[in-house]
Amino acid sequence: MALRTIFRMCSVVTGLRNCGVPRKMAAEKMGLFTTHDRSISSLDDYASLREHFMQFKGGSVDLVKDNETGIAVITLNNPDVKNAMTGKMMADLYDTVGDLEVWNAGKGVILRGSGTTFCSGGDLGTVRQICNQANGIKMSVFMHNITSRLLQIPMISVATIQGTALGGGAELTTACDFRLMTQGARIGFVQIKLGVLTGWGGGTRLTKLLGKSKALEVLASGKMYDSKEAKSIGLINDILPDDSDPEDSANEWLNRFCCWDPAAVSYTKSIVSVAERSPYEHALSFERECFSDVWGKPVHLNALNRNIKHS
Ligand SMILES: CCC(=O)SCCNC(=O)CCNC(=O)[C@H](O)C(C)(C)COP(=O)(O)OP(=O)(O)OC[C@H]1O[C@@H](n2cnc3c(N)ncnc32)[C@H](O)[C@@H]1OP(=O)(O)O
Repeated sequence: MALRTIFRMCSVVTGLRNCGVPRKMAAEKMGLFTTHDRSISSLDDYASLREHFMQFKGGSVDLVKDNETGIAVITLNNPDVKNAMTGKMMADLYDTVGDLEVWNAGKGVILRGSGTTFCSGGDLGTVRQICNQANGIKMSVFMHNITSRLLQIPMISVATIQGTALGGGAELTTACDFRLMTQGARIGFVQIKLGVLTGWGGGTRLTKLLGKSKALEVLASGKMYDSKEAKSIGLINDILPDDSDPEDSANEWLNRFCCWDPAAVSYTKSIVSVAERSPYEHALSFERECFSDVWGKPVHLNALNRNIKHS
């Protein structure tokens, strides 16, 4: 079995979901668990969490995969409440990430909201029903698993932000490699204004993205950023015209990266992903493994025979 397939099955990144290895042990080795997470004690607990959150109904997370382009679109779909995330949508997103992890043709992922907005965070209906510490921990553990796996998936991902990305919605954008924002859109990590914190891992990812000082400013102010300000602090990568179709723009954005051989694309993402969170020697060893799996293979030999000039 090709190394790449094994990586995908083991979720390169998480080693948590589809491997036969004890997932908790793997997760601890990777430093994914905090003290609180220790309440999660067996391999089946994510499945139990999925069942638990399924009961908080409303909305859906829809996945469309294009086997020809290798680009998938995830849509957060709860338009009556600005695509707020119900428990059921969290469970759907868990399933969606699992589906993508074993999609061999996959090269790119677009995360978007239905209609003209991105996501207004946690659905307040769900939030009211789980508003105690035990349930908060459950949600956090579940969403940490989902967002970490989404970020580390061996495909290049982009969130397209229209309308508003608020609270948990802003956190979800940090589970993608890139963020695009329409000119009139706004993004805000407003949790502090509600007396809560980033429960879906957005604080940690934002700090990796922006560095300590800027991340602290964004999180501790609870400020809403327009597209220009968001670009100036490095929170987003590009601004799209308001009249553009964000999905088309995201496809165009991804096509620059997803036009290459699927193995090269997914290994490139995995190399960067592992390098970001591993000691240097470990990352080099991983990079070597990936390299050895493509070197001298038909795609490489064909390219050599074409005598390509890089102008
Ligand atoms: C996990 C931690 C977190 O996510 S903390 C953040 C939680 N989210 C919030 O507090 C969102 C509060 N909502 C807002 O600020 C505004 O509704 C935003 C999203 C800016 C949209 O404003 P605007 O375009 O004027 O629409 P609107 O207020 O009329 O909203 C339409 C209907 O949607 C609802 N809605 C909105 N957000 C949520 C949400 N997170 N959960 C549940 N419902 C939500 C609004 O209440 C409104 O409903 P209705 O039409 O009044 O029945």
